[in-house]
Amino acid sequence: MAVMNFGGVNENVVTREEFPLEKAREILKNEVIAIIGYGVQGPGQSMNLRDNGFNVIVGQRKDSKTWDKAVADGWVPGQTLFEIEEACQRATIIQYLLSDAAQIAVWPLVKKHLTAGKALYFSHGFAITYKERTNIIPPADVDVILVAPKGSGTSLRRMFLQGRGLNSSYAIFQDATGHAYERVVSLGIGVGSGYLFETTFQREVYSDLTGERGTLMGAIQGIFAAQYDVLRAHGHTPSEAFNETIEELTQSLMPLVAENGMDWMYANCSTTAQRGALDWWKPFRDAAKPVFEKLYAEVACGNEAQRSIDSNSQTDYRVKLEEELAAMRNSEMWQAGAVVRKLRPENN
Ligand SMILES: NC(=O)C1=CN([C@@H]2O[C@H](COP(=O)(O)OP(=O)(O)OC[C@H]3O[C@@H](n4cnc5c(N)ncnc54)[C@H](O)[C@@H]3O)[C@@H](O)[C@H]2O)C=CC1
Ligand SMILES: CC(=O)[C@](C)(O)C(=O)O
Ligand SMILES: [Mg+2]
Ligand SMILES: [Mg+2]
Repeated sequence: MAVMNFGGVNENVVTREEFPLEKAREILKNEVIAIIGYGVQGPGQSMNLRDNGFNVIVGQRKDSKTWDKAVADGWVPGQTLFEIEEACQRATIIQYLLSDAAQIAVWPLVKKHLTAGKALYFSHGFAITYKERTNIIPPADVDVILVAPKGSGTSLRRMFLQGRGLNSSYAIFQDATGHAYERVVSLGIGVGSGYLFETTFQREVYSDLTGERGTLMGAIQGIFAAQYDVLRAHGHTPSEAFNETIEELTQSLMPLVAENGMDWMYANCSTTAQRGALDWWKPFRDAAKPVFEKLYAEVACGNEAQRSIDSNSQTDYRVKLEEELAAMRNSEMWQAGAVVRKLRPENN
């Protein structure tokens, strides 16, 4: 583990250089890793582990679309693909990658197979941090560890295939065997993390829920919609409003931010833009901050977790989510976006 200085604050990180894949393979050579659930993280993590040379099996409900997807991805029923219970029984490491709500329903079955010395792995601090609400309380004689890729399982797989790596955080909640650290870091490297930074289950879930409701997903859609609506209300056309709100951001400016930071993006824009943006980012911060404070409080008191458990435990939760996504897709802003995307020369 290396100590690195992040803008003046020292943190523990694990890199591939100091913890190479061969070392991870050696540490886990006698382990059977079962990926439970084949939704978004399941495919990414299981296929990366398999391609990296680990012993990995998948546990998934039969007669489901995702069982068929697992077969299509090369998992063989009876050899590397099993019903959830059989996979848990065969595993020494159980990677619990059902949706957070489904983890609650399936827990009694998983718990039955958590015998002494096994490891229980999560990609979210949710189940453990909100244990009063989830009732997920692991036995004392198993390791309880976390590797949380900081991005979609789809990106985890894509970046692996491109020879890149998505960063993950890691945490240890319970070290029953004395080997939790080497297990968690080996798994983190195995699933294709670029590097791993240290956290706790609680800090992971609080920051994750804040981030996805905030700048990563919720706030960004909100701020896009606000600017788009104002431009439209003042007579700008949909294509102009969409280009000036989103297309320029994703295609031109965000790649510059990703490459070298915000000041670099600013520096590559006009001095007119720089003057205005350097003035206006502060009122936007001040307007948004109370909303972020409220959001964090809702996360920390468990209200956000409860809301997600309640709605995603309904039998028709997928249909309802899809209805809301369709409403977003069918809004004028994103319909304009669909046309703008088609007009990208590379899409012709
Ligand atoms: N989606 C993502 O990319 C990310 C997810 N995570 C975390 O990883 C974990 C897995 O998340 P996702 O891959 O998004 O899950 P998901 O929502 O895609 O579901 C995973 C699997 O759960 C199965 N499932 C759902 N309800 C079930 C039930 N009642 N019984 C049995 N199986 C059931 C589905 O068939 C699916 O195969 C969660 O803890 C999530 O917070 C962390 C980082 C990113
Ligand atoms: C992709 C990711 O890390 C999220 C947004 O936190 C999630 O899917 O839960
Ligand atoms: Mg996340
Ligand atoms: Mg999340």
